[in-house]
Amino acid sequence: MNRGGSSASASANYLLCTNCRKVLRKDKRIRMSQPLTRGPSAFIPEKEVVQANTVDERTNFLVEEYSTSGRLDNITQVMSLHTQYLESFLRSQFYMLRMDGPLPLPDRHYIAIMAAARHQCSYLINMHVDEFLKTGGIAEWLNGLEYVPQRLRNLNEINKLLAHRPWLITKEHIQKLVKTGENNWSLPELVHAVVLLAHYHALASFVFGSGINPEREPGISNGFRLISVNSFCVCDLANDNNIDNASLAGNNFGIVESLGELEALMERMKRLQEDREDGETTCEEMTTRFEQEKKESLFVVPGETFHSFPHSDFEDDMILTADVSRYIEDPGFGYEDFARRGEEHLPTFRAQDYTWENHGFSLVNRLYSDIGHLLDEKFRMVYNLTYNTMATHEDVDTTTLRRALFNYVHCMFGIRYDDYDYGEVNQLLERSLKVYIKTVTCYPERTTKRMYDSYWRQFTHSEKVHVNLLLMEARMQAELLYALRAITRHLT
Ligand SMILES: CC(C)C[C@H](N)C(=O)O
Repeated sequence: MNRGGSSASASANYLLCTNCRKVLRKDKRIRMSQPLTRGPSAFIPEKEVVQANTVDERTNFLVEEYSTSGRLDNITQVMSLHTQYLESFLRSQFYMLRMDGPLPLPDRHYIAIMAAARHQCSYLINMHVDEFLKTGGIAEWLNGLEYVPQRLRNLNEINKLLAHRPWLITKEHIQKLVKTGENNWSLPELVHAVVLLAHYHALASFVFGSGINPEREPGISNGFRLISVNSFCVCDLANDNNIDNASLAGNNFGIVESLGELEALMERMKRLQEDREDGETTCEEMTTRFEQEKKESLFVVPGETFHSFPHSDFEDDMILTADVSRYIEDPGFGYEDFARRGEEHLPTFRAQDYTWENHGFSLVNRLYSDIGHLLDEKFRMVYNLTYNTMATHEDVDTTTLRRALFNYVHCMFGIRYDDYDYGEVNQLLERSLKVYIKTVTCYPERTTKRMYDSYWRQFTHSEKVHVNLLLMEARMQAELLYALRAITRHLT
């Protein structure tokens, strides 16, 4: 109670680390921490990314063709570890930002800023502040939501729900946006906005999940750039204090043991594949397994320490978001475990009733031509992407593992595939990996290097980036499914 007063007065001058909540800087102009590694990512040694880039002509070509900024930014560099995917990603991003479409160019960038602000992602905010100005946006809008037209401001609610609890989006939200007299949104405009919001929420997951460093060159933002709050504090270097140690305890072993782990994981994958061929599990059993996994995801807590801050007490988040919060309202609103909603128990989203392939895709495509194809291509690409490797092993069928990653994300959003056995998630994803997945997907701003390092110690960085691509796209698809279902309901 009393803490409120002192924290509030402190909030003007202090900024806390997203991870350990230590004070990072006292003055807005001074950055106290340096990124842990130079290069595009704080998690990946520079030479691993750079080596890949220099041999890759294709990446350079793609940047020339599809990059909006015209340069090889840090996201692109890290993603270029997976060139095939990078192409789908850049093409769809270029389409939603630059090609003919329902929304004016500067508005698209402003919407990207609003989306990134939900996760305090200063990297993306800075990037789109530059682009907003370059495409003729009105500088005054960068003072915050109060300075933008009401119509744009009205997106705040759907931005918030989409980012943190998309299952709450109803056709009433859609109705409100399309039927508010002079400030109304046409459906094509709304679909364009929703696609942008989902894309940038998901991209924020990628940025934090891969430890993307701030860009080196200054932009053109005329003082509207934010000091990077998503840089990494020294706490990440220490092996202590910051994360729920119990969550990671199962994985705190040496290299030798983790080698054994890799073999054990591969053994489990093989067994699951064989079982699938002969065993039939009953429908009830399958339902139970989903419910169980959904419930258990509740106890996968990214950094218990954060939860020791009472939920009603948001000063700490306020301090953190001081610069960023002008682009959003209700900064304290966050992910709430789907499974926790006990009594009111929201029905599970049965993926069969509203699939991307049969429903989402055609609706999107109808209202905002061609984006459906581009997104579809990207989802397929990431879902099927494989090199048939597991760390140093080759010729491995990794389908079960990749599917478990994708479906676990959907499970945390309450989406269930009734032909999928969620027992597989439990057998294949160890606890430290679940902590990482949940953090990156639901609270990306809390991701730490230690979380990134603590799972799959034998795997390459490129494989961990691959994991991030799966998480990002699964999240984007989950958001779209909920939003598009609400639009369909509004239409029928
Ligand atoms: C995420 C990784 C397990 C993917 C694996 N290296 C593959 O090529 O399929």
